[in-house]
Amino acid sequence: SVVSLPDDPFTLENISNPYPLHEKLREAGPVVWLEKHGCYAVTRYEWVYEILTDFESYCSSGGLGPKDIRKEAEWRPPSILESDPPTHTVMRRGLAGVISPSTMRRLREQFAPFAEELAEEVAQRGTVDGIVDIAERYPLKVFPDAVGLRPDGRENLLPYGSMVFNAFGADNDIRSAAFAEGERVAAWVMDSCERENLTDTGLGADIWTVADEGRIEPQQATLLVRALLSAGVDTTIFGIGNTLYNLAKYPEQWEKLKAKPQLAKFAVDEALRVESPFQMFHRTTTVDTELGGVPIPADSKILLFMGAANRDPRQWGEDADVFDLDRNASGHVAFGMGLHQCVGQPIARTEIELMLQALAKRVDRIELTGEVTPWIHNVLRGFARLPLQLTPR
Ligand SMILES: CC(C)Cc1ccc(C(=O)O)cc1
Repeated sequence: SVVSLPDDPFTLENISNPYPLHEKLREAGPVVWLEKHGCYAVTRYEWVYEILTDFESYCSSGGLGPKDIRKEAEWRPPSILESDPPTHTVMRRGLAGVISPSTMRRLREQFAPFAEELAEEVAQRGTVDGIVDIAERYPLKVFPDAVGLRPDGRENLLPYGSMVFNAFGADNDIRSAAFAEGERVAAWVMDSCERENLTDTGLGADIWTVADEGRIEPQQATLLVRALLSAGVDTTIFGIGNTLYNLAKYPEQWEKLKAKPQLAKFAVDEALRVESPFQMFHRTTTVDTELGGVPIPADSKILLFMGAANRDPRQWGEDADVFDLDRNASGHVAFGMGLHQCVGQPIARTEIELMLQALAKRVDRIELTGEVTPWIHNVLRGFARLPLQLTPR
C-alpha cells in the first residue's frame, strides 16, 4: 500500500524553502499519500514525466487544482489548460499558430530595445532589487505590448495571475488572500480580452483573426487571450528573477555567460530546472492506474511536483541542486511536457535570453547584497526581494 505522510507543501516554511520536503517525498516512494490534502504526491522525474505524457490516464479536464471541476464547477469557465482532446486540440492549434516562428522574429525585434535600455540603466545604478527593478519591469513592459493591451491598468495583471496560479495549489489562506486581490481586477482582465480593447497588430488580434477564420469559436478566442494574460506575466517575472538569483549565487557561472553571451539559452534552461517558477499543479486520474508499483484509483487527484522532478538525483545526478551552465538541462519539466507543454515557451525564452544578454554585455559582476525574500505563493517559486549589486564592465 502507499506510504502516507502528514506533510503540507503549502506551509510558509515549505513554501520559503521547498527543497527539504522534496527530498523527503522523493525518498519516501514513487507515489506518496498526503493526509492533509487527501491527494497523491509525485516528485520523482520518471513518474512526473510519465503523468505529463499520458493525458488519457491523467486528465486536465478535472482542473489543475485540488477540486475535480468536472463535478464542482470552477470559479471561471474552463480554458485550454483545463481541457482534453478534442477540445484542447482545437484551442492549442489556434494558439500555437499565432505564436509562430515569424511572429517570434517580430517579437524579438520588439523586445530587444527595452532589454538594452533597462540593462544600461541598472548597470549604471549599481544597487538594485532584481525583482522590482528588472524581473517585474521588463515583462510588464514588453508582454502587454506584444498582446496588444491598452496602456492603462496593466499592473492589474499581477494580482490576476497570482490568483489564477494560487488556485492550482490548495484551498488555504494564501489562496483566499490572492482571490481577495485578484477578484478586484478580474473584470478589467476580461474586458482586456475583448476585441475592441486590443490593438489590431498584437497577439490578441491574431487570436481573434483565427476566430474570424472559423478555426476557433469567438468564446474560445476570449479564453485564449485570457490564457496569455493569466500565464504570461508572473511566470516570466519569476523566470528572470530566479535566473538572476542563480547567476548571482554562482559567480563562476556569470563569468561563463559574460565570456559567451550565447550561453543565455542554456542559462534559461538550467535556471528554470534548478529554480522552477511553476512548482506544482494537479492532474486527475481517469482510470485505475499505478506508478512504480503503487496503485492509484480512478478519480484521484495527483499533485505533481515539477520543481522536485527537476532536482531528482535519479535524473540529474548527485549535484542536481547545483546551477551549472555546462550541464545539459534539456528534458527538464519547468515548461511541463507533452500535450500541454507551455505554448508560450518561445516568448518566455526570448524575454529571459534578451534580458540576460543585455546584462552580460554591461555588467562585470552581479552580487547578492543581502537576504533574499521568498515570494509566498501556493505554486509559484520566486522572490519578493532580490538585493543585488551590479558592477558595470
Ligand atoms: C502555466 C499555465 C498553467 C498557465 C496558465 C494559466 C491560465 C490559463 C488560462 O487559460 O486561463 C492558461 C495557462
